[in-house]
Amino acid sequence: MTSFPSSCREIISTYCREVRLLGLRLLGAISLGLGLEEDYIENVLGEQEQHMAVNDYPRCPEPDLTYGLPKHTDPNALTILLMDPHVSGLQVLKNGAQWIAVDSRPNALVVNLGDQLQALSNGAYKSVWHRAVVNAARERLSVASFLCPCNSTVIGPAAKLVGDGDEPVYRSYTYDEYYKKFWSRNLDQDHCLELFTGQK
Ligand SMILES: O=C(O)CCC(=O)C(=O)O
Ligand SMILES: [Fe+2]
Repeated sequence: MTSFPSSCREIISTYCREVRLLGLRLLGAISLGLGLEEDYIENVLGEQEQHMAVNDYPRCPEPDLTYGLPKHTDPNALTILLMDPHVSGLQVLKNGAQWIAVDSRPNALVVNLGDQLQALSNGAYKSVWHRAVVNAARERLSVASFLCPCNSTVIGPAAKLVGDGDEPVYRSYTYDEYYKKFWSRNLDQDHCLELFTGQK
């Protein structure tokens, strides 16, 4: 950031701060929606990290032969995507079978639930499979802000969401363990959380 012009630095830090506040509000609403205390998820995630990726997808002469980003879920808790207002490219998988284009809309953000919310909610919320396609005519940009648990945080299904006498769908693990496993595999392999079910 230090090499950016100061006006740009200011805009980016304001954006990061605001996106974080929005993310925390959303986590509060998701907690309440699950019947948990409003600050439940925020407390579990601990001192959250925030990462930003600026994705630049150049024009591609043969877009049918490749992806900008292959199919994946996000390993973190919540992702807030600022989309290119002029060029679409994000697709989400519906019912495991159909890719749906998410067209960009002015002044709209896209929010993706990541793997950690699927685990914390004991599978009630699903982390969405998504991918980015490219096109021959226009370059595309997207800015992804990832809210991540801190590395040492222990993640596991909220006890309140596991039925009496039931086993939790996922075992507990540290985010560090999950993150390392996630990046040791190909993005488009089976859902990484499958490796954390039951006592596996
Ligand atoms: O470019 C997009 O629309 C998607 C980006 C994305 O999925 C990611 O950075 O994880
Ligand atoms: Fe993603």
